[in-house]
Amino acid sequence: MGRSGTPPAMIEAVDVAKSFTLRRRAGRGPRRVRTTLSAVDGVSFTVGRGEFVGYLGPNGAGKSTTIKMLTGILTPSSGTLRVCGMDPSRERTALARRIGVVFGQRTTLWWDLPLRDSLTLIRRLYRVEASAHRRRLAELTALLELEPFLDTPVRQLSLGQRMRGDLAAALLHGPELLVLDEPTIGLDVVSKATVRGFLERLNAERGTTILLTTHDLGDIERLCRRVLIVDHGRLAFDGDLARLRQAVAADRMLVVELARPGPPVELDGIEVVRTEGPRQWLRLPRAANAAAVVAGLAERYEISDIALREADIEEVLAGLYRGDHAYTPTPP
Ligand SMILES: Nc1ncnc2c1ncn2[C@@H]1O[C@H](COP(=O)(O)OP(=O)(O)OP(=O)(O)O)[C@@H](O)[C@H]1O
Repeated sequence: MGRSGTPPAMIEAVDVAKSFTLRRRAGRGPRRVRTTLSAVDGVSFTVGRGEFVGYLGPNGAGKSTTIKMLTGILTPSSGTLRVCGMDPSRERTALARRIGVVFGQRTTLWWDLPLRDSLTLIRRLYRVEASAHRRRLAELTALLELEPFLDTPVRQLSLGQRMRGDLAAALLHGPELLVLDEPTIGLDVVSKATVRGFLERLNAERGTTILLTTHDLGDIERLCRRVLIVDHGRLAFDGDLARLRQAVAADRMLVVELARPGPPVELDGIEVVRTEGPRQWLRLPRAANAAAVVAGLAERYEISDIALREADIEEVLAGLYRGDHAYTPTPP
């Protein structure tokens, strides 16, 4: 507990930056010039105990670099970072006992060993007491349905099985914080559902704090109560999905079914983005009054059906990443 009686934050990032020095050949000669690439450019956020947070952003935004700093693999160029109250790069070993990390593109398991043996080695690495290990392994085996392939060498596992194995490996020592870098990448729909269901339960029943990077919209909608969006190394948004829709002032879509097919309808302030027989899709700016637009249409056209649709999260993020929307960055 902190002095005020509130539990300390699991993650506290204040103005964290990371830049890389690149050496490039200047012209044809042997001379090389040094340039600096700012991968993370002054990011501040706090994640409290028990939260489930999505860390999103377009390719190259700085997500993996942030995760590497949170887990102590990289040291920030400036700013301060505390994870479980520790400085990750200075106290990397002590921190490793408190957190679990899964990189979807890489495995921490031993390629040639059966999954069971990898998990036993991990127990020794983390010095988990034998009875606690047995209990957790049984629990994770049941929740992640590992039993059918516990004795299979890791190299023979499917991607979905390997990911479940990696999750078990990251959780065997009972970490308070789980950091995941694209945990559902490449998984089929059934495996994704298993992994998502598991993460949901881990967070809800165990209270494990989870920070997840993903490009998968299903992960975001199903799991993340709060999203942080980074763009060009800076935090562009911090809040829940409903607020994100509002913040980007995403346009709404009016789907109009005319009595018969015809040319695109015409009305001030709206744009027909698609037609399909008698059906037309109209982009409605958020500021527009939907009732007035519907009344205006009904006056001029014979309409048999009409539906108003909020932009889905895919459209919202695509617009945000492309820079279409004027959104207000959330102050730290
Ligand atoms: N070790 C490194 N040396 C030099 N540049 C790096 C290094 N690691 C990352 N970068 C650069 O830093 C920027 C941010 O990369 P990062 O991998 O953090 O992005 P990301 O948001 O995780 O992207 P993606 O969604 O594609 O995984 C990119 O321009 C990348 O090329």
